[in-house]
Amino acid sequence: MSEQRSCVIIGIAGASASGKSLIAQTIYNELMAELDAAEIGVISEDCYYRDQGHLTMEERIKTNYDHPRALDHELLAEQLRALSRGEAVDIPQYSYVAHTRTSETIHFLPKKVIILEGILLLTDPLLRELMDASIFMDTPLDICLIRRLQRDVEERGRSMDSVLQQYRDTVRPMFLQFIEPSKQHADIIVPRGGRNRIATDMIKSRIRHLLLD
Ligand SMILES: Nc1ncnc2c1ncn2[C@@H]1O[C@H](COP(=O)(O)OP(=O)(O)O)[C@@H](O)[C@H]1O
Ligand SMILES: Nc1ccn([C@@H]2O[C@H](COP(=O)(O)O)[C@@H](O)[C@H]2O)c(=O)n1
Repeated sequence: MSEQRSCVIIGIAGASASGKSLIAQTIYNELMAELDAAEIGVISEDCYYRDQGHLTMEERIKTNYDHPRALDHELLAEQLRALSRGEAVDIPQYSYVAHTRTSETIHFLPKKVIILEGILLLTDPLLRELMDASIFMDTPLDICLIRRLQRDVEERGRSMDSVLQQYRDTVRPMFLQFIEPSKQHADIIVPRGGRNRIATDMIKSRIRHLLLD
């Protein structure tokens, strides 16, 4: 039997650079105008990458970050359950440059609406069980690669060669093995990425509807 929920949890999954953060941020900004700002929040699955402080940089670079075992979904599920019970949590913070958690955490207060975004969210039955609605960003992989290349070089301290090698070795194979098949669990499949206006409006309507339940 599922626990009683005091908040609406929306899960947004899809390939890396498919537009998950963009659509999550757009929904957040637009609903914030209707709800109290303190009543809605975004949580990124990336915060739950496992700590690798005990590994050398050489070892960290070899980690497969696109395999479900790289993420602490148990902690994410535990924190979502706590938020649903009305309890605050301390969310770990992650550095893509150091490939490990930072010493900081963010104190996150309970909200009416939580938008959760991340590549592997829909692969995990524990997390799917906690979601009130699930979305899959179905952006073509070549577009995702172009956007990831640009973003990782500009924002995540990577070289073009390292992004392409990681893409060939793990990002694309893991997408095909885990992420793409998880699309079957989505309630809504969003084509064309994070600027799909009709999809964004539909998700907002669903959230409003869930809030009235
Ligand atoms: N529809 C779009 N048009 C142009 N750029 C986009 C679009 N969607 C996302 N981007 C850009 O692509 C990059 C990856 O998008 P992001 O939302 O961070 O992806 P994800 O969270 O799925 O990894 C970002 O730099 C973002 O600004
Ligand atoms: N140290 C790390 C941790 C993760 N990644 C990559 O991040 C991608 C997921 O984040 P998005 O914002 O792109 O959804 C995932 O594909 C990992 O490969 C990394 O490169 N280094």
